[in-house]
Amino acid sequence: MLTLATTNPGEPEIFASLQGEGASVGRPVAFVRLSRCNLACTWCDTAYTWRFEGDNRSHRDDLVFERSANQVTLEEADVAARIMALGQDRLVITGGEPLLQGAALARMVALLDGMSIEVETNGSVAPHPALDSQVAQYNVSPKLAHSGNPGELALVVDRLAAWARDPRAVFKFVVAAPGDLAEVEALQQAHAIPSERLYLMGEGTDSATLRERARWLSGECLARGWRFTDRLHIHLYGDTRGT
Ligand SMILES: Nc1nc2[nH]cc(C(=O)O)c2c(=O)[nH]1
Ligand code: SF4
Ligand SMILES: [Mg+2]
Repeated sequence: MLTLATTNPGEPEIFASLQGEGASVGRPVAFVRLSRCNLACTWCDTAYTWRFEGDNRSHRDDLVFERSANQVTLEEADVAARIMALGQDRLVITGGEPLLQGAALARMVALLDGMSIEVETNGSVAPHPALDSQVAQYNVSPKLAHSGNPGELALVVDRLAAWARDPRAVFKFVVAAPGDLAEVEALQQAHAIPSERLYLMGEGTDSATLRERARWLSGECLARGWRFTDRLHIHLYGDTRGT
């Protein structure tokens, strides 16, 4: 069984869209969004995957989501059939933190015919081996201090080193202010992250914020040999579920 996020109560968040972030931006893909996260970023744009009644970890919107309306649990075969019905040749698995459900994901992915697999992860959880062998690309987004998570939860040293050694892992650091960059530099140095696999992305859930941050982030990327990624889906659709 897999616990997914919903677009509307009872409707799993499985949809086709263009990949909006990172190394595959612009590619038509299917998405599946899993519920639950082991972290709690104060600016999380998918708090409906984790901030349920009784979870008091802070979030800037202070919204509390009703669990029954925002989670749906389905059989692996049902999830796979809904994904294949979208007719895409690549699947992006996101969340929440999808690697928390690695064993069930491995069973689901094994049912997909001829699709390549991309996983969005916060980088703090090891992939289940049965899933790992089926993944083409990891988009690893380690959470910096401005996310509000305790460093020992968000930045797991051995895990980051393992991602850095894995050529399938592309790092995507969410940045809000120039002061966040010293932390990215320290992580790159500590784990020998190759610059061609290091992207900066502005934190923001509206076009105006992303544009403002893109202006200075682009210069910082140029100066350091790092890459930049926008959030295409925010410009196209705004901050909405199922896009
Ligand atoms: N179009 C689109 N691209 C995305 N790339 C990463 C996403 C995510 O929420 O993890 C995402 C998303 O939600 N939509
Ligand atoms: S790791 Fe991702 S899903 Fe989890 S709280 Fe942070 S931004 Fe949200
Ligand atoms: Mg998102």
